[in-house]
Amino acid sequence: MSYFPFFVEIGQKRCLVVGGGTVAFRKIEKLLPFGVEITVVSPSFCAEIEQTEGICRIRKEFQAEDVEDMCFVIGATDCEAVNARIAAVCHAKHIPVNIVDDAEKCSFFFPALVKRGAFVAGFSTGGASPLAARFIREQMEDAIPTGFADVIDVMAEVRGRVKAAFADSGKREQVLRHIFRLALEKNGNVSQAEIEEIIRKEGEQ
Ligand SMILES: C[C@@]1(CC(=O)O)C2=NC(=C\c3[nH]c(c(CCC(=O)O)c3CC(=O)O)Cc3[nH]c(c(CC(=O)O)c3CCC(=O)O)/C=C3\N/C(=C\2)[C@@H](CCC(=O)O)[C@]3(C)CC(=O)O)/[C@H]1CCC(=O)O
Ligand SMILES: NC(=O)c1ccc[n+]([C@@H]2O[C@H](COP(=O)([O-])OP(=O)(O)OC[C@H]3O[C@@H](n4cnc5c(N)ncnc54)[C@H](O)[C@@H]3O)[C@@H](O)[C@H]2O)c1
Repeated sequence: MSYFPFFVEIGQKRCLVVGGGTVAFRKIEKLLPFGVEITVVSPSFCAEIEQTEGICRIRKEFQAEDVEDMCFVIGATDCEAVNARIAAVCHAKHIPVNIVDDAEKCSFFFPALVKRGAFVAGFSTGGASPLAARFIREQMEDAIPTGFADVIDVMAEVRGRVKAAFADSGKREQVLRHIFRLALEKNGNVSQAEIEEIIRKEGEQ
């Protein structure tokens, strides 16, 4: 079964992670760059979670009321029964839930993730083989051009200007392609003067 990759805004949303082990940490590490507010509930925490700044740690066993006001929940304990209970509580309340020891109880999966600034790619096998998803992610890490986060920043910055300067959509695309090629060549180190020059020359053609 394949799953659709919605790209969802989770900044400032509340997320509950149940369990304080290494798998929980791997999920937390993935989420933090996206600005989510994380609460971890567990009787014990691994050293990495203990040392992670900007998350809320609550040292106790999971209780159903912990999911109140949570936007999504991750069940990452080593106890199948506890994970099953987390899934049941969340399904009953229509809260999206990820259960790390049981793909069938998940309403969403974590992808193998590549992030370069605003550019994000996620790879999934629909739970068939996380190992295979990781393999492809590792290949893609190497395939992404150096400075790609800066390239994306350049494009974000010029997009509005190009839209305002060129009424014709075909021409706009041509100008954006031109700037993109230059930004890629220069690993994102493009000056305002170089951009102005492209816009001016394209405007004359
Ligand atoms: C992609 C990645 C993202 C991440 O974790 O953030 C991820 N698992 C990763 C690694 C990994 N996980 C496991 C191994 C051992 C080898 C193997 O089993 O293949 C390895 C390999 C390794 O460690 O490198 C074991 C495992 N995983 C799950 C189960 C339970 C089950 O299948 O029911 C078990 C058995 C546990 C046991 O035996 O006790 C379940 C899930 N793991 C998923 C995601 C979701 C489906 C993703 C998809 O395929 O679409 C899903 C369904 C739920 C979820 O966790 O979201 C991350 C790679 C990140 C990267 O390197 O980029
Ligand atoms: N999805 C994945 O990618 C993936 C990968 C490998 C393993 N796993 C599975 O993930 C699970 C967790 O693995 P781990 O290595 O992090 O285990 P771990 O033993 O390091 O951590 C488990 C944590 O759960 C906590 N816990 C136990 N009972 C609890 C309760 N009632 N309430 C709150 N917290 C509780 C423990 O205190 C501990 O902090 C295992 O079941 C493993 O099979 C999933």
